[in-house]
Amino acid sequence: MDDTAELDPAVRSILAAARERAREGEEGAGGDDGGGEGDESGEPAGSDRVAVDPRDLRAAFERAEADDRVPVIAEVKPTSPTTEGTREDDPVELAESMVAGGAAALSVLTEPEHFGGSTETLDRVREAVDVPVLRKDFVVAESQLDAVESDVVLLIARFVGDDFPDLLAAARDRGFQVLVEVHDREELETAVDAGAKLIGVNNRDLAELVVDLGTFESVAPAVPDDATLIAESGIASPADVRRMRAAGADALLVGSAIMDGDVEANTRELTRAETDTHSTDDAPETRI
Ligand SMILES: O=P(O)(O)OC[C@@H](O)[C@@H](O)c1c[nH]c2ccccc12
Repeated sequence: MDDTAELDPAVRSILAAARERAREGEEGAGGDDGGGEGDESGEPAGSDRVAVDPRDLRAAFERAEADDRVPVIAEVKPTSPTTEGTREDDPVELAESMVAGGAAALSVLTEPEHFGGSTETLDRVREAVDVPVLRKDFVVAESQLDAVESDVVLLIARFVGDDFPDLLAAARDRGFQVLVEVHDREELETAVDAGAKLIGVNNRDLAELVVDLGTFESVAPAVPDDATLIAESGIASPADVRRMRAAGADALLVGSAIMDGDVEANTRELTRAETDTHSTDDAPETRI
């Protein structure tokens, strides 16, 4: 059915956990309300469909551009399989610092077991800021879409496979904007054929968890002009920002380099990469 055997063991474990949560969500929706036991993800068993009135992501990018800021989606990521330790700060404070540093939008991990995220955190962050918020999770089944409201949801082409058109429609029916993540030209073609308009190219290979900014550069030329294109992962310095922009990125998704150190200063340095001639490319705060 899929090729999970080729994935890094951490990613395989993440996917198995996502499928398990999806199954719990479906059982809950099946009538017999189990009371939500084992529900640490915060996904409400038997919940109704969500109906989102989303904050416009493209408009947020345009506002940033008009203000001479590089459009950056800053990611609240307490930990990850490739990060040492967990950042324990209040995610709402981190989110507010990112916005103060000029982030056009935010991304919040809701995956609980491997990224330290939760749907509750996303709710609190979205309440506290007025920029669009992306829900970052491993959505593989429709029931997961009803776990929490967000302005944008992520669908990872590699993991949704043949279910992609149905999941895209299910997400849009609920009002979500959908960011479709791809890693190569084949996945890009599938995404575009299914009508994806917000496309993220992940520089991190989920099979080996290694980052190569050349991934974006090789996939970007094949992205249709009318799509909004986001470079994801591994962007660590103002030079990396300029490199991704030169390759066609409308916006950037940055986690680790912003989470490591002074969140507001890190965000400001990256959002000003095209205007601030003094920005150094080896500031310790922006190194992964
Ligand atoms: O921390 P980084 O290298 O800046 O990466 C951020 C983001 O792109 C990364 O967290 C990510 C990209 N796609 C994902 C899918 C699921 C979980 C996480 C991700």
